[in-house]
Amino acid sequence: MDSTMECLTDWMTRQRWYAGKGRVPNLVEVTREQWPSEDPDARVIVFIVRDLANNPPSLYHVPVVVRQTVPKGAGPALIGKNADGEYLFDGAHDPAYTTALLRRMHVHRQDRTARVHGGEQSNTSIIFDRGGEAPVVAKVFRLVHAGENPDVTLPSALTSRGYRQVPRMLGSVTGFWDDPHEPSRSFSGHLAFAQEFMRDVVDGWELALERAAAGDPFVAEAAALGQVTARIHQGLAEALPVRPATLGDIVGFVAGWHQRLAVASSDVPALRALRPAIEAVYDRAQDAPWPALQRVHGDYHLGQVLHRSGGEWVVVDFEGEPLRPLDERTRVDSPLRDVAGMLRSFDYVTGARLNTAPDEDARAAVDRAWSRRVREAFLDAYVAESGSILDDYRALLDAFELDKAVYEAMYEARNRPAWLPIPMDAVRALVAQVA
Ligand SMILES: Nc1ncnc2c1ncn2[C@@H]1O[C@H](COP(=O)(O)OP(=O)(O)O)[C@@H](O)[C@H]1O
Ligand SMILES: O=P(O)(O)O[C@H]1O[C@H](CO)[C@@H](O[C@H]2O[C@H](CO)[C@@H](O)[C@H](O)[C@H]2O)[C@H](O)[C@H]1O
Repeated sequence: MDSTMECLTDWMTRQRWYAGKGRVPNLVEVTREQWPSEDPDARVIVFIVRDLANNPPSLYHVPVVVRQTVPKGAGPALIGKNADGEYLFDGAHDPAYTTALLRRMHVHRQDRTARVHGGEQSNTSIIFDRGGEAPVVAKVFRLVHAGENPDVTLPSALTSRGYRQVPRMLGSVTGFWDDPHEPSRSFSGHLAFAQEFMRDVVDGWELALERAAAGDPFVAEAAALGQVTARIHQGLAEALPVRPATLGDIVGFVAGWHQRLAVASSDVPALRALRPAIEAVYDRAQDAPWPALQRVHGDYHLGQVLHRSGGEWVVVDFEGEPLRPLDERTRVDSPLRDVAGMLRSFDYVTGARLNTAPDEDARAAVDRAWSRRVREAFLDAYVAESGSILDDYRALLDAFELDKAVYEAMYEARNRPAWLPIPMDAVRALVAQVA
């Protein structure tokens, strides 16, 4: 293995965005591109590497800055030293790369200060700030897929039509590579994008938890969110393909729910006994009316919506559920998937409060009807704005909610077992309500 890949191997295992947790990467270089650098002491090299430790192998995007010396204060960004004695730095933390990145996207504000977004993230976001000017955020994708990344195409489509319910898109970078297994084809995919960084925002999950704890009904915010959700769906339907759901589509969706349930039931024993009742809800939805299919957000929950100090909501992170294959996430889908996702998120607020209550008195004090009222406000506003008759699609919405709760049970069992009761209670309530 060449010395650059050796350096990256050790360093990648320690990165939050490395998806092969617990495994040692087995890296091969797929492509490298040298970008113009304004710093004469630095070379900016953008690598795409394949991790053979994953099955199927995954592609990672790794921008690196190469220097002869270690600049003062740059130690924490050091990846390692190559066989030529040169130092490799994590591009996201090096001004030579961050400047080149903005230039590449034609965002000519190179004299801004750049800092890496501190939150838990599966990609790397870099925030560019300067005095009173509107800040910019560049999101550097880490896992790379051939084809469009919906996190670029969907907000770009909305921005180009003047929709202000997403941060304004400013530009993107595409990478190109070959695959030795398919020598007759070449591939391309999004590597990064830049958009307006929203200041003075709080994410919907934090806000809802805080408001619920304070006894605030949150119905005005939920109604505003229902309206924004309908506008986003409207915008995506205007800009991108829409078509009626065919019998083949419907059978495909239902098969997908059954498949996800089968996987979840092997992870979560408590789901097994409920499986026949859940399947009955899915089968009922197969014969129910279906609204037209269109592009949707795909992973819609309170953590994906930002509340501005003026009261408006903006929607971020259109990548869809990262565990689903990209080709599924770039197809037309049902807007009810997003509606159901947000309904589950309202239920999570009450669930999280009950789950973290220190004793029985605190549990008894939780207002269990909070989520129901918020849910109604959201749905009423969604219907009013979209004109969609959700009552006609009740059976389908139940099935999408149930599918999301089943997914959540699997997600919680794997990641936060103490939270498993939240989706499990929802699964029981949903099957009981339908029975
Ligand atoms: N344009 C933006 N303005 C302000 N904050 C943002 C913006 N985009 C994302 N964020 C914040 O950064 C967090 C992580 O972004 P996200 O797109 O969800 O990254 P990832 O897909 O890597 O997890 C979001 O939850 C949100 O709080
Ligand atoms: O934000 P991600 O795309 O990584 O989504 C994953 O993690 C979410 C948790 O952060 C998880 O969401 C679940 O918990 C949320 C509260 O923490 C709640 O608001 C969501 O409704 C609930 O689904 C999401 O399912 C998972 O894919």
